[in-house]
Amino acid sequence: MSGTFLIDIGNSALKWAAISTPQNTGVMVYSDPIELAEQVRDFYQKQRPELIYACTVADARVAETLNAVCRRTRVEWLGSQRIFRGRLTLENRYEDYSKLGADRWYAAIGAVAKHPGTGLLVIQMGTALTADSIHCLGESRYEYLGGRIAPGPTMMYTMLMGGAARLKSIAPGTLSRFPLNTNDAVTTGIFDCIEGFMRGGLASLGEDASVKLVVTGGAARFFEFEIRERFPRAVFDDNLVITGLAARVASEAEKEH
Ligand SMILES: Nc1ncnc2c1ncn2[C@@H]1O[C@H](COP(=O)(O)OP(=O)(O)O)[C@@H](O)[C@H]1O
Ligand SMILES: CC(C)(COP(=O)(O)O)[C@@H](O)C(=O)NCCC(=O)O
Repeated sequence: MSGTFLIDIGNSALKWAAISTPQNTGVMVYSDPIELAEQVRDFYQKQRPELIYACTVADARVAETLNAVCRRTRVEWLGSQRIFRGRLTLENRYEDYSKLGADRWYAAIGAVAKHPGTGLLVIQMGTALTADSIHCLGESRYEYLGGRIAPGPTMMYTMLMGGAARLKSIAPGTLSRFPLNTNDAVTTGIFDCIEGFMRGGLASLGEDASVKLVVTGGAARFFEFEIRERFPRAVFDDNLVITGLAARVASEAEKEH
């Protein structure tokens, strides 16, 4: 499978890895498809991909950019599934399974593959903030129960800066019990939102102490210290979506044999 790559396109960044080394991810941060096209061209020239398995939740133009730059490469777009059957089984309870963001679905598969045998709350801190609940039914059988979506931390900052006249230029501040300046007030407020959001996800799983809290996404490391302090059981994991995509590809290959 040399020449085969996995790609996860989010709203702020494209993450990629060779299928043989899914733990080594490359990242292309972008703000528009043109900026991304240059980075994808560079990836294409250096890696010469023959086959790409990709998932996307970004604007359709971003996928078109990848297809256009890699037009000599077969690109297979993978969406969410009603059920994943591989070394483990994960049933999707979303009302319409196809509407569940593919990054959430593959992160769920990746999280279960890496942290088997227990219930999970998967927190993704990217452009958006998501918390997805997974129940362990036993014997490698899991159920994706549903999840929450809120603005991600960067979006929270930019929304405040865009919408409040006196908050036009906020810099990151420090968390404080009684913030005494605007930067600290905003940083503390945003972290409170993240903490409450995470607690909401944990509460939905009945405060079960055996539930593992898995945190991922580009903004996760920025809040790692505070999250570890408030949630000592939190595990940080960098490439859940890519791991989930690798599991999907492996499951399809096993079906063919
Ligand atoms: N140091 C940081 N502090 C806060 N946010 C950050 C930091 N580094 C990256 N981010 C944010 O992480 C997000 C990108 O993470 P990622 O998980 O790749 O998102 P997506 O999957 O939505 O593309 C962006 O919103 C970016 O602003
Ligand atoms: C929730 C999301 C915006 C997260 O995107 P991201 O922050 O990873 O760029 C994305 O998964 C999405 O567009 N989902 C579709 C709607 C849904 O999952 O119900």
